[in-house]
Formats: sequence, C-alpha cells, structure tokens
Amino acid sequence: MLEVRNIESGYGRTKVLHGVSFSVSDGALVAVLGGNGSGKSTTLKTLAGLVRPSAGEITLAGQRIDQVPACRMASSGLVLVPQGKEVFAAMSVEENILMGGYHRRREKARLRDDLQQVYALFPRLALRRKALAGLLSGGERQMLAIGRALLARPRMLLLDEPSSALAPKVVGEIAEVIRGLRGRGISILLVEQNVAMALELADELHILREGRVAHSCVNGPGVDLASLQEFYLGKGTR
Ligand SMILES: Nc1ncnc2c1ncn2[C@@H]1O[C@H](COP(=O)(O)OP(=O)(O)OP(=O)(O)O)[C@@H](O)[C@H]1O
Repeated sequence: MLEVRNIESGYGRTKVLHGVSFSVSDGALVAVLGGNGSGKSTTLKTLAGLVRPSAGEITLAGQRIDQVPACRMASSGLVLVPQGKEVFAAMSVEENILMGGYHRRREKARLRDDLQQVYALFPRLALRRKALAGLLSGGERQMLAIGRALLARPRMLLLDEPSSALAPKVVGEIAEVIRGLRGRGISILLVEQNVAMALELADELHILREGRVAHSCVNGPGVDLASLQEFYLGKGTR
C-alpha cells in the first residue's frame, strides 16, 4: 500500500531524514518508534505532503505521492491523524468531524452515513456532538481526531502518537479502536513513543534514530521492550 524509498527530508538547510525506507502492506499495521528528535514527526509530515522530500520516492497503491500537496492528500486516500490536541477548539464536535470530509462535501447522503458510523464507533462523541471541541478531555479529542480522519474514507491512516498524554485506561480504549480500524482493512502507520502500545498492535516495527532506520523487525515472539531498547539507545545496528 505505502512504499517509502530512501527519503531525505528536513527544514531549509537542516536535513533530518537521511534515506528512510520502509513499507506498509495492504491492511497491515506498521509502527515507527524512536526517541525525541529521531525524526518521527518529520517522517509523518513528509508522508502527508506538509514537508517536501529533497530525495527519494513515496508511493501509495503504486502511485507517486511525494509531489502531491498536503491539501490534496486526503483525496489520494492518505490521511494524517494529528495528536488529539490539534482539533479545532472553537468548533463543535460535529463540525470537526465533518471537516474531515470537506473534499467530499457534495456527497451529502454518504457523509451523513459516515458521520453516524463515527458516532457508532465513538458513542462519547455522539453524546457531545454539539459541545465545543476545546472542552473535550484528552481521550475524547484523540477520538475526535480519528473520527474526523475517517470522514475522508482513508485507505491509509498515519497516526501521530495517539497515546500521547493519555491515562493508561484511555490508551487501552484507543488501542482497541485502532485494532478495529485495522480489522476494517485500513492500512495504518502508527508513530509512537509508547513501545508497549506498538508491540501490542503492530505487525512490523521500525526504530528511527537520528533520521535513519536503526532497526526493523517483524513483531512476534522474542520481540519485546528489552530487545528494542538497545536500538533506541544507540548500541544496536540493523
Ligand atoms: N520546523 C522545524 N524546523 C527546523 N528543525 C526542525 C523543525 N521541526 C523539527 N526539527 C528538528 O528535526 C529533528 C527531528 O524532529 P522530529 O520532530 O521529526 O522528531 P520526533 O522524533 O518526532 O521527536 P518528538 O518525539 O520529540 O516529537 C529535531 O532535531 C528537531 O529539532
């Protein structure tokens, strides 16, 4: 579904990613892990078209997307779910969700159905549909960010640290939702600092360090926090 090949990217003269490659197969959930400043957000911004790569290729279902502007990326099927703090605080819950389907605004009946599906997935959002998004709890905002992304009918979701600043119980709820989305056939790239969550959900894991993939593995027996730690800390190599 998503192929990232030798991406180099950064900000002005500051190069942050030095040849990052990985892929996400159709319907798979792949996690990108890494410490502070390792390049996780830059990877997401580059995939979402917010930062233009200076080298490398990104394809989605075989189509090059590395030159697609961010505003057209949702129409390509790739949608970034920012951290829950990035909702439109002064708009209602429902207005926020509908913003995710803005490029489909002429499909009124289908959007209404999709909105009801989001409410079925997140009953707490249905109860608070008229509330201002700025008044929601951290967990509810994260749900709102995911619900908004679903209105774009994504083939590929990029999740930016969905567990960030949430209580363990809420992290569990969000993990359950992510598992459900994957069950619906949506391919997912999960960027996380929460290794436990990634280990619980992902089929494959990649660890970024200083803008390079320091380690890649298929998730399974023998892959645990301890085995990944050395790659975070810089002792291990691929
Ligand atoms: N807008 C920017 N302009 C210049 N440098 C930036 C910018 N954004 C990030 N950087 C730098 O790029 C490097 C990687 O940052 P990035 O945000 O991608 O890391 P990260 O892995 O997401 O970290 P964190 O988990 O702390 O959010 C850091 O050294 C950071 O200072």
